[in-house]
Amino acid sequence: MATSSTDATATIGMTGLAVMGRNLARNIANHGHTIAVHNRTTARTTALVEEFGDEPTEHGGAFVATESLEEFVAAIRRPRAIIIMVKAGEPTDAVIEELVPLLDEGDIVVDAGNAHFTDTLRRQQALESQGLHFVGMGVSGGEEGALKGPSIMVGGSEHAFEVLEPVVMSITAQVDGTPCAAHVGPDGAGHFVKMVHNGIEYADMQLIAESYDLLRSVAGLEPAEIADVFDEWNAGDLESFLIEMTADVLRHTDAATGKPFVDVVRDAAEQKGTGRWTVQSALDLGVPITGIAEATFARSLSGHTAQRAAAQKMFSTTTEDQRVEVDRDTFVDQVRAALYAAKVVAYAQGFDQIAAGSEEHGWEVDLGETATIWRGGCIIRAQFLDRIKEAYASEPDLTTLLTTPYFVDAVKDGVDAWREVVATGARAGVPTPAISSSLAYFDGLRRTRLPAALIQGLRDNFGAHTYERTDREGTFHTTWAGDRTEKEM
Ligand SMILES: NC(=O)C1=CN([C@@H]2O[C@H](COP(=O)(O)OP(=O)(O)OC[C@H]3O[C@@H](n4cnc5c(N)ncnc54)[C@H](OP(=O)(O)O)[C@@H]3O)[C@@H](O)[C@H]2O)C=CC1
Ligand SMILES: O=C(CO)[C@H](O)[C@H](O)COP(=O)(O)O
Repeated sequence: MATSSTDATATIGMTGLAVMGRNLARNIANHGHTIAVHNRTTARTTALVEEFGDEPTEHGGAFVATESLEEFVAAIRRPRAIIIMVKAGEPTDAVIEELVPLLDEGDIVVDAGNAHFTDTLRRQQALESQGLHFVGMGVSGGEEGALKGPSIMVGGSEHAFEVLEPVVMSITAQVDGTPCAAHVGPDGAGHFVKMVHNGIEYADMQLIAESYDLLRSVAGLEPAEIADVFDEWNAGDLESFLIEMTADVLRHTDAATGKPFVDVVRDAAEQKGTGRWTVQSALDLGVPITGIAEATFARSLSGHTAQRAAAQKMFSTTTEDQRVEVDRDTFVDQVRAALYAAKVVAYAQGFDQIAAGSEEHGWEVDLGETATIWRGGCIIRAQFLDRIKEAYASEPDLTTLLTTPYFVDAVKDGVDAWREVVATGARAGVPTPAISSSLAYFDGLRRTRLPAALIQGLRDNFGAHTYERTDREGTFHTTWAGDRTEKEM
């Protein structure tokens, strides 16, 4: 077995060996590194080494299995680099609290879980004051990505990144010879970028789910037929991990009932928090990420069982109610165009949020590099990210992705279909919150005049909140309750 005694032989350590930690540890060991492994419940450590202990030896790596945190820390060469891969939130704080007294000045603690970036800022300050380095490292790719090559978003000091770089670059995914990992910025930058990645993941999945619902409910396609449609889409501009996986899930049959798998799963989507955090942060930053927000609220709505049951009783619909006379092939193509255009909007909004967060915190996140490292390894990996990478390469200070030539053409080509799909969904009573809110966002951006002028008038009327004029500088108030003269404030 590729284990050794607990002298300081390991170049790195991993505590937290559940789904992600165990595969990330295997990935590290399989790339020739000796890694000390630890888990609160020792059974996970034992299982990892029993099952995969021989795997790293082929590559020159090894696991050093440890039971206690003391033993774990002692097994790692100084200055130590320790990755924590446990449940986000209080469990991460609990591990840090136990770990820190065992460490020495200059050691590097890496939180690779899905931490909230404000927790990362807090932890970084606390550990720095104790002479330790703290790195918030976003990792995406799920169970398989962790093993075969995830996308990695590192936030921390230059020094900490330099120490971690050989391991990080050896285990990450590669696209066209370019690693899907980068030092995205200091302190909370890595977890912020990972949070927005997950927000986009929510939007991507909601857009896919709405497209499936339209094809099934409006056009009457069966899940296996929709799987074929997604396979076709995956051969074009929409090529991505999630589109490919959608075909796989839709084609799957439940062994117990013989029904399509998608028909036996309870229709309430869960969430661990990263989508909600993305929306909360966007509200604080004032960035309209409508696609991500609608996707997050759609998950909440799906779980509101009591309200859904009450509404179903009062306003019931039948399968027939939702059928609209459409030409099947035309509709499939319209839904594809709507999905693509709405996806462009969701990504444009996500990148806007990263730009705003980076500005707010002084992180200097490189948006082109962000697109580059999301091209492989992560859940939102997609051919389309090449276009985003190119857009930022030709114009690093781009105001919005929507105005780059490639996306302008895509949106112009698809906009009629997009409107038709939203209108058809509305007529049929099939909800399309993400597809339709993206269209509203697009229309909102391109309008010369928005009704926001009326809102300003109302605010000034009821609360003397003042307004600006289109024809001259200054701040004004109309004496609505008096003689209606206008005063310059
Ligand atoms: N699953 C995924 O696809 C992805 C997950 N992530 C993030 O990676 C991290 C790990 O995720 P995942 O592998 O799914 O595992 P979980 O989020 O389910 O966490 C389980 C791990 O946390 C440990 N743990 C929980 N509470 C404590 C505690 N108080 N003290 C010490 N250890 C504790 C568990 O130890 P024990 O065995 O003793 O219970 C176990 O090792 C999370 O932050 C998650 O958000 C990131 C990307 C993708
Ligand atoms: O981080 C991830 C991938 O990058 C996880 O898959 C993500 O946390 C899943 O989130 P949720 O449970 O909220 O759908």
